[in-house]
Amino acid sequence: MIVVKNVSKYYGNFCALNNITLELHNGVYGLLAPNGAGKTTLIKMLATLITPSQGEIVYDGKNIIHMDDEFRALLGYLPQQFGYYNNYSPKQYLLYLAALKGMGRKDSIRIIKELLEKVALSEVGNKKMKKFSGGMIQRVGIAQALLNNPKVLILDEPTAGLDPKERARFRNLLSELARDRLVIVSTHIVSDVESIANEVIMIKHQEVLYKDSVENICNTLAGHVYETTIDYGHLDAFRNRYTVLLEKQESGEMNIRFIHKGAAAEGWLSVTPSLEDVFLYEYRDEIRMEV
Ligand SMILES: Nc1ncnc2c1ncn2[C@@H]1O[C@H](COP(=O)(O)OP(=O)(O)OP(=O)(O)O)[C@@H](O)[C@H]1O
Repeated sequence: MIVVKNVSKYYGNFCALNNITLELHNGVYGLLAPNGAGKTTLIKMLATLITPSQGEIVYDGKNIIHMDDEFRALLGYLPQQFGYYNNYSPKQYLLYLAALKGMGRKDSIRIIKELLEKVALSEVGNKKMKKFSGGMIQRVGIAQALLNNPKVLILDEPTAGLDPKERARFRNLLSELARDRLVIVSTHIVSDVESIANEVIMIKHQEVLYKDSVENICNTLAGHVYETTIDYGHLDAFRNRYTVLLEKQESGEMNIRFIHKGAAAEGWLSVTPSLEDVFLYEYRDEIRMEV
C-alpha cells in the first residue's frame, strides 16, 4: 500500500501541488485532470524521480525515498516519452534493459518471451521498432515497465497518440495487469479510465478534488444534468445562462447537454451524469482557456 501524506511540490515559488493526501491499494487508479494540473509532478514523486517539497510518500510504512533501490525494485514506470532505439527489435531492447537492471540472461529471455505474449507482440518480437505503430511502441513501453514484475506500475499518459482501437486494447491489458498490483494511470482522456479504474483521482487548483469510484464521482452531479433542444438563435443566451457541456446541431436545431442546479424548465430531460460531464463541468475554466 502507498500512502501520500500531506505532499506539496514547489518549483521555486510556484506551487504545483498542495497538501495531497492519498491512500492507494491494489487495483487501477485513474489520475484524471487537464494538462498542466500536476499529474506528471505527482507521478514523478511516486517514481522517486523528484522529491516532495513537503510531506512524504510511504510504501508499507516506509518512506520511498529512504527505501531507494528497494522501492525501485518494486516499481515499473512508463514515462510520458520513453526512450527506445528505432533500430532495435523489442527483444533486443528488452534484453538490453534487463541487462542494465542486472537480470541474468537466461531469466531475461524467458521473462521477455512471456511479456511479449502478454502485450501481444510475440509475432514482431524480432522486427525493428522503426516500423511500429504508436500503439505497438506503447506496448513495448509497458513490457519494459513490467520487466521486474513490479508491485507498483505507474504509467504517465500512456494512451497519447493511440487510435481508438489501440486504446481499447490498452484498457483490457491494464485491467489484467491490475489483478495483483497497484496501477496508476495518468490521462486527460476520460474514456481511458472510465471503464477500468477502481477509483479516479481528480486534481484541481493543485489539490485533490475527488478520489472515488466513477459512480460516486458521477453522483456529485446527479439531478443537475439535462438535455434539451433549442433554436439556433437562442444559443448564445442559453450559453450565458447555463453551463453547456455538449452541443450538437441537428436539422437546424441545437441539441444541448447542460448543467443546471435549480428547478428544471419544461421540455428539459433529466439525464444520468457521466464522468465526462463531471470532467467538463469541473474543468470548464481550464478547458475554455485551452480553446
Ligand atoms: N520543472 C519545472 N519547473 C517549473 N514549473 C514546472 C516544472 N515542471 C512542471 N511545472 C509546472 O507545474 C505545473 C504542473 O505540471 P505537470 O507537468 O505536473 O502537469 P500535468 O498535469 O502532468 O500536465 P502535462 O500532461 O501537460 O505534463 C504546470 O503549471 C507546469 O508548468
